[in-house]
Amino acid sequence: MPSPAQTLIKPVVLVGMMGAGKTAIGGAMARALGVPFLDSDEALVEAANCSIAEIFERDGEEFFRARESEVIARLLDGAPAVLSTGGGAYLSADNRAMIAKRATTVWLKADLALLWERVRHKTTRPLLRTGDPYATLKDIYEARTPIYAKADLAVEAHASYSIDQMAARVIDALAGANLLKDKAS
Ligand SMILES: Nc1ncnc2c1ncn2[C@@H]1O[C@H](COP(=O)(O)OP(=O)(O)O)[C@@H](O)[C@H]1O
Ligand SMILES: O=C(O)C1=C[C@@H](OP(=O)(O)O)[C@@H](O)[C@H](O)C1
Ligand SMILES: [Mg+2]
Repeated sequence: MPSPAQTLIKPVVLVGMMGAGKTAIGGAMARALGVPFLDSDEALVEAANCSIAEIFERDGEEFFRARESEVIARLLDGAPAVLSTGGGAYLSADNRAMIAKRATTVWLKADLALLWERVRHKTTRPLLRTGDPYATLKDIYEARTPIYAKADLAVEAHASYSIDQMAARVIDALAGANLLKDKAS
């Protein structure tokens, strides 16, 4: 995608369901804006030297959530960047308060059918390792939707939008909310 003449005035945190595209779109946004791309899952995997699924299996979800909060706090400490969170990070009121102090939050809002299409063939998401992963995804989707709605901005994802088109839509939403500045300044 073309690089806009503008960049971030403060960090942007992408939130939303697994499969919404936080990791993929966050990377494309960061490239376009000329800022670092950070991903809390990737940082956790690097620190633990094992996969998210292995952390869940070995240490449990509670341990994962505690490390996830620490990592997000650390990653928000630097210069403005795009930070993609794991889908469960925004559920914690403490995390929401910490993020709200430092960043703008954008909810990547995808419908259940699109999410299912994206995650159904992947085995990397431990929460979906159940007897009926579609029913689990639906339950999580319904429980979390009102919480994601607390984000500052929401951008709808559709199957027809490419990763770069979605990145451009999020950047447009940030520009519309006066959250960008000229790259030169
Ligand atoms: N238009 C699109 N927007 C976002 N992700 C897409 C798109 N098309 C395909 N994908 C793929 O969907 C999958 C889910 O995206 P991912 O970035 O891992 O989501 P999340 O981090 O929100 O769980 C990835 O494999 C990504 O490459
Ligand atoms: O929704 C969740 O609770 C989770 C989402 C995953 O990240 P993505 O949303 O990037 O898939 C990962 O953090 C972990 O499997 C838990
Ligand atoms: Mg991700």
